Amino acid sequence: LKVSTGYHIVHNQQSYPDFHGFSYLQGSAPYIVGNGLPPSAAGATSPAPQTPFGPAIGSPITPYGYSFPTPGRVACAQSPAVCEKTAYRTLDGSCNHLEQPGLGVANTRYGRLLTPKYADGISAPTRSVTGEELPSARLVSLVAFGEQDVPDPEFTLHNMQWGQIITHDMSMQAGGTQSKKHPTRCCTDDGRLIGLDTAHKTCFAIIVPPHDPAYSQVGTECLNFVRTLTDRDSNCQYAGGPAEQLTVVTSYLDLSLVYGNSIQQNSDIREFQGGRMIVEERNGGKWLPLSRNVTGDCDAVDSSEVCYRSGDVRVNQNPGLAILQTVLLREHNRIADALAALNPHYDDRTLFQESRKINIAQYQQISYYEWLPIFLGAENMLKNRLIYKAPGGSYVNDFDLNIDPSVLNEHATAAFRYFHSQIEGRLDLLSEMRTVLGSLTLSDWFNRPGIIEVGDNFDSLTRGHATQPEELTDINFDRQIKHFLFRRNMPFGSDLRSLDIQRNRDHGLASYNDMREFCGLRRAHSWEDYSDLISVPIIEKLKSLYHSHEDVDLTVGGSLEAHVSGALAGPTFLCILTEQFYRTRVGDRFFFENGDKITGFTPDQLVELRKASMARLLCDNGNRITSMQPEAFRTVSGSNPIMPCTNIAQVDLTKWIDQKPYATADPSAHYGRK
Ligand code: HEM
Ligand SMILES: [Ca+2]
Repeated sequence: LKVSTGYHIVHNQQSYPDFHGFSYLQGSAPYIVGNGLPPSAAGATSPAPQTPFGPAIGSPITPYGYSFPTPGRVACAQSPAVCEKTAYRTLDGSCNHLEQPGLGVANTRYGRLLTPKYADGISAPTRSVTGEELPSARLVSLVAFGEQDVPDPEFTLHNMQWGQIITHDMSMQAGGTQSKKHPTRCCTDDGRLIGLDTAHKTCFAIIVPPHDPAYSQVGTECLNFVRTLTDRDSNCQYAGGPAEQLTVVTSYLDLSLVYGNSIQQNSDIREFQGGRMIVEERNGGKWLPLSRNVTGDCDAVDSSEVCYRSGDVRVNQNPGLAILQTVLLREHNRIADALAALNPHYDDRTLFQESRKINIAQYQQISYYEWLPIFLGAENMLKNRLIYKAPGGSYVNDFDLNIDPSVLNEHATAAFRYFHSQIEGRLDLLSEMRTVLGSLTLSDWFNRPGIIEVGDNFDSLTRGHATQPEELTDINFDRQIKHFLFRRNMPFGSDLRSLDIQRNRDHGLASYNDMREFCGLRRAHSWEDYSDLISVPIIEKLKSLYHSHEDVDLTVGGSLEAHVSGALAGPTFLCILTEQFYRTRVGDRFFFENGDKITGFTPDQLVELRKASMARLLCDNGNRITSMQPEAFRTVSGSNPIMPCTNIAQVDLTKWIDQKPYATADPSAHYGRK
């Protein structure tokens, strides 16, 4: 592969080496004050829209010279050909982009920054530049990554857990089950490889090396791995060129995991009364409705076990996730009930859509202003125009038709998965006084969410996640996910780090070295050149694994870099994450800060929405949680003390008293199309 010189990379490496004040963009961010006008009229200083790193829609050439078909045109989704400008988001994400209605829609292709590196140029998993096989993903997981338990001094388990919520909102690789035993078997039940001639064509099993510290004890030689479906497997998506994987959910941060990704999915979880979503009363509380296929969706002992149905099939995967899904669902109904009291003349549809809109807005506020700065660094976000300082009641009108909001394959398959490092295998149960009542072992409760309904567990686990530190974001991945993932009563399970590495090769992601160069860092010409970001002992380990320094998988190299100060990732992953979250905001016409007259909020409402916090969300939606620290993603400290919930700022919903001219709008407008 050769880098095309025609590609313009915005960034330089001058500010890089000492890790201080690392910035990707020259110049300062234009602060856009709101008056409902487009950015040019609102005083934005940059003439041409430019993402932090990547090409905008319509840029014909990627760095490697392959021209991508316009995503909107190849989308299989049933997006209308012509969109109407309506007040609310559609459920499948269509018509967010009015000119390319298929952008960001469920069941379309991932975006990609760099041309794929398939072994055959089309779809075969990546191989070494020497033509040989890459080292076993399990071997790389064992040799390059650790499994030490190092608690993070600053951030709580909710910080990790919110990340999984964001992940599930943004993407889900097609064709897999992610947590349930996959119906396609690439290994025999006793862990032997099924021969290539008999295995299903989507198999890409992970070969366990001899003397594996865990698996050799039970004779497991093979970890199941099924390839992600691509546009080439789809009748309506393929437009030629190398394979691109498909993602099942809307790429927008639109709480699709709560509301579903289609009208059909949504109707199955909506009450159709009072604007509410379905909740079921059990064990003295209000819970997500039950799955209709308990033994299929969960690792349930029998069909009487609790197993949930929600907007996202992954809801049951682990207890912390099921808790936050429940919190976000209850928040919807809390808002709907309040709006119904404030506006008795509203019908179900208006209540539903208005509550959904507020729920999403609060969630975007928390995600961009409270959560993301922890990962990306507040300064980096400000410099790259991901957020603005003290916006008060003003709009941020920089929505840009040239920005593709699709989730990047490099983001979902490599960079964002680095935060699997934050997962903790022991989940503490805490009383209101924050004394430890007990704890759960993660691998006992994969796909068995019913545990959160037992006794006071919902509140105790919620407090636990708000108090207990997450694992340090580093090269260590907890034993519970490194040897025991989805183990279902077996002595061992799978290894999430191995899956991440194998998935990188399945998706043919560009190499670590290519991505460094794309991000404006120095391209390495020898192993030693990696020492600017990766420690020498780790480079030695990589040398023992890979044939060439050009072979290092993006997932691996990016996870081994020293972090940029103030952020939770090294420069290469930070570049991908920054690019992604810029696109996710600026490419979303419905982003809550947008001052559009039809889709936006009033300045008064915006002031309220900006008071939303994780702490308040947990206070409002527990069973009996009465105290919380104001910054729930951060551990309790002198400056972040536990306080009564009543002291934590609340979004005042009286600002929504019948201020909308569209309260009695045409009902068909609610799904955004006629
Ligand atoms: C207990 C917590 C978690 C578990 C058990 C878990 C497990 C998994 C599994 C099994 C997959 C699919 C692996 C594959 O077959 O390729 C996956 C994908 C992924 N995970 Fe996690 N995860 C957890 C938390 C997180 C967190 C905290 C983040 C980020 C902050 C994250 C980010 C991702 C991403 C981006 C993907 C790919 C999504 C896609 O399909 O596009 N996960 N995770
Ligand atoms: Ca979504």
